[in-house]
Parts: sequence; structure tokens; C-alpha cells
Amino acid sequence: MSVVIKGKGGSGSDVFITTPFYPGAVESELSEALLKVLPDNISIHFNYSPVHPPSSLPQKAKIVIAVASGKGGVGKSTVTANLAAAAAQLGHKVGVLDADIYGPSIPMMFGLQGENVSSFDEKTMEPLFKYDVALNSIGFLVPADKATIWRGPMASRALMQLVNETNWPELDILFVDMPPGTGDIQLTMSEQIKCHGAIIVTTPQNIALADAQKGIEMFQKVNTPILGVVENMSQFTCPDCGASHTLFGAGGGSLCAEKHKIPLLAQLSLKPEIRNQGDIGKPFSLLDTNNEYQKLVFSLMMHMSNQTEQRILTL
Ligand SMILES: Nc1ncnc2c1ncn2[C@@H]1O[C@H](COP(=O)(O)OP(=O)(O)OP(=O)(O)O)[C@@H](O)[C@H]1O
Repeated sequence: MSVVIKGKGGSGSDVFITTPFYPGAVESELSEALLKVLPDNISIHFNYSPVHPPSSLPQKAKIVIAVASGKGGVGKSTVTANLAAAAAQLGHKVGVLDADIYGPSIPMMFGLQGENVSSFDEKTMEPLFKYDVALNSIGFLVPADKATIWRGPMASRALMQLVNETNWPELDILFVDMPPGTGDIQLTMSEQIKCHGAIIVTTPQNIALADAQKGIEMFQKVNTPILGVVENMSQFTCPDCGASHTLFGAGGGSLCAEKHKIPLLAQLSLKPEIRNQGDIGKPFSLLDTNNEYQKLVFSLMMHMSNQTEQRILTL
């Protein structure tokens, strides 16, 4: 795949550049700047060649799972945090890489806001640990407001640093909390972090589902298997009368799963305690040993075992 940025004068010399960034990202990030300085008779051809860095992830983690959503605010980080804590409680060695460069929520959800990672050799980072989960996040490296102004290539570079320069311990599962959305940055990131599978978090209503579809298509583009859909905030049970309410509509997750022939992994409840626990930095799934998130871990393991039978046997 390639992108050509032409000087105004039409045909002339051609310059070829190979870049690891998805062409759309190159275009949006660079073309404006380039056009200002590009001589009229020069055309620059950007050829997209994804770098597959000698990522330390696959060696250190038996399974790497991306948690993604087509749009923000559907509960992706909440699901990641609860899932990771539940998996750790079940005895798995678990890590979370917060790849949500623009809005890292994992530090808050694990009660580690304001903490920084340390380094013994000034080259690599030691992950933080909480509730038996190894964690790294851009939020441990820079103040929250700084990363939000980074543009595509810079954000991708920061992410790859987190990926490649963290001294992850041996892990059974590494969950990667992806940035929301399906733009070029997300596509580049999805390609660069080599995940064994992705789960798509959505809420049940129609708009969210259209976004979930975009998320599924994004992972299909980079050949990452979709493990399934997680419908979050599916129903709310009134604590006073016990009646169940579908505040954001119903049935969307199963429709999405049917349409794409992928499993509906879970329909998670909307509970004020889930938000409260996220805010105080102790995932809800740690409070109750028989919860929906533990069932989701089992379900995920089961579907993952269909994808990578060999790998799961060692878990
Ligand atoms: N099942 C749930 N029940 C109650 N509150 C929830 C639930 N899931 C998420 N929330 C709340 O919804 C808000 C958004 O959740 P979260 O930050 O996890 O979404 P996100 O998709 O990761 O957002 P972003 O796109 O900003 O990263 C948070 O306040 C969270 O506590």
C-alpha cells in the first residue's frame, strides 16, 4: 500500500520512502508540512511496510489479547481492568498494557494515579504491580495532559516503547487496553502490537454497534482474530424492586455477533458499584469470587483455545 504526495508542478523526480505507518496516517500527519517545503517537481512515494519489531511481548506472554472498541466511553478500560483482576484471582499470571495513549484510565482503575515506573538500567522500565497484575501505561510516564496532544507517529512511538521496553514478567495473559476508535493511529497500533486475538467491547444500542463493526473490520485488516464481542451495560437490575431494565436497548451484541459469525462472549451488567470501584481503584471483580468477569475469563479461554489449542494447554 502506498501514498503519493506530489509537488504542484506535476511530473518530475520521484522520491521513495518506506514507512511503518499506515498510509492514511502518513498523509494526515505529514502532507501539510511536506507540501510547504516540497519543490514543485518532486513527488514523494510513501510505501507502507509494517515493522514487526522483535517485540518482547510474544515471548513474555503466552497470550496477548487486545481489548478494543469502535468508540470511546463504552467501558473498554473497565472491562480490561475487571477481566485482568478476575484472571489474576483465578491464578493466571496477568499483565495489562494500557495502550490508550490519549486517555489512559488504567492507573486510576488500579489506584495507581500519580505513580511512575522505575528503571534499573535507564533503558527499560519495570512494570508496576497491583492486585497481582503487572501494569504499564503512558500514564506512569508522562502527566495525563501531555500525551493527549501527541500526534499519530509520536503516539505510536510511545506505544512501541511501552511494548518493547517494559520488563514484563513471564505472563499467561497480557491484556492490551487499546485506544478507542478505528482511525489510522489505531490501525497502526493494532498492527504493531502482535495480539493473538481481540475482543470488541460495545454497548447494546445501534450507534455503538456500527462502531463495533468498524472495530471488527480494523482487526480483520491486520489479520488479528476476533475472539468475540463483549456487550457492556446490557442490563440494570433495580436494587429496590429487583426488576431488570435494558437502559441502552437490547439484543445488539448478539446481532453483531451473528452478523460477523463471532461469539458473544458476555453480556455484562450495568452496576453503580462497577463505576464506584473503578473510581476508587479496586476493580469490582475483586469483591465477589463468582462474578460475570470470571465467567468471561473462562469463556475467553475456551474461545482462545479454539484459536490456539497448543498454547492454551500450557495455561
Ligand atoms: N458495567 C458498568 N457499570 C457501571 N459503570 C460502568 C460500566 N462499565 C463502564 N462503566 C463506567 O463508564 C465510564 C466509562 O468507562 P471506561 O472508561 O471503562 O470506558 P472506555 O470505553 O475505556 O472509555 P475511553 O474511550 O475514554 O477509554 C466509567 O465511568 C466507568 O466506570
